[in-house]
Amino acid sequence: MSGKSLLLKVILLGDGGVGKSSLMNRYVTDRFDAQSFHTIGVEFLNRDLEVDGRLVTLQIWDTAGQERFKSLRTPFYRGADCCLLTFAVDDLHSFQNLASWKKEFMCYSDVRNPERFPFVVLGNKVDKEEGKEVGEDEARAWCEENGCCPYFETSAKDDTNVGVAFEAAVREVLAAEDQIDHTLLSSTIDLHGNRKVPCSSCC
Ligand SMILES: Nc1nc2c(ncn2[C@@H]2O[C@H](COP(=O)(O)OP(=O)(O)OP(=O)(O)O)[C@@H](O)[C@H]2O)c(=O)[nH]1
Repeated sequence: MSGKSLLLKVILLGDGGVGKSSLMNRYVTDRFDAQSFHTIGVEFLNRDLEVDGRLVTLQIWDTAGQERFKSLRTPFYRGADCCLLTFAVDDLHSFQNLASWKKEFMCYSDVRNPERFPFVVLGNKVDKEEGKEVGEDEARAWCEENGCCPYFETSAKDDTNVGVAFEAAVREVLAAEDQIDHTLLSSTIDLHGNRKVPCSSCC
């Protein structure tokens, strides 16, 4: 096992209220707050873990899902090693919006190889069995069609699959490791940085 920790940046995207902050807080602090507030801009937390003998510092960036905060969140997409597209299984609209979240990420990130960039999809609030609007098969089919695998049904409330999903994200990054320079995270973020690929049509 290598003694040096690998710094990986993963970013949670998805509609407001689907549970992005709750997933991050569950994973890092093992707490769940039924009365959480909307995120404004972005927040991040770190957690150290070991995956397949590799020491990893996972830097989890939680973004504001509400449309009005778009300009505050998009500058932070750069340097992400993995994107966790999140919806709530009791909210069909949040599932239908996954494609536009993926598009927004690709538009504002600095991904060098779009075909190989790792996405993980989380269908959160699976504890709400009665109000479920998105089935597992339907979600998996979307993931297959859109090259966004693997898929996990999660519950930040019950701690279902939360650790498994973040560890899967790390594995996805490690699998694509030769494509990525993990030392890219800088201490400052250029809010006016030029995107590598001009994006006139989507954002
Ligand atoms: N039942 C249930 N409720 C959840 C779960 N995850 C989050 N919630 C609740 O859903 C609400 C919104 O959760 P947040 O984590 O703030 O959602 P968010 O995606 O970060 O929202 P924005 O910051 O607006 O983008 C809160 O009341 C949470 O307690 C879950 O797994 N199950």
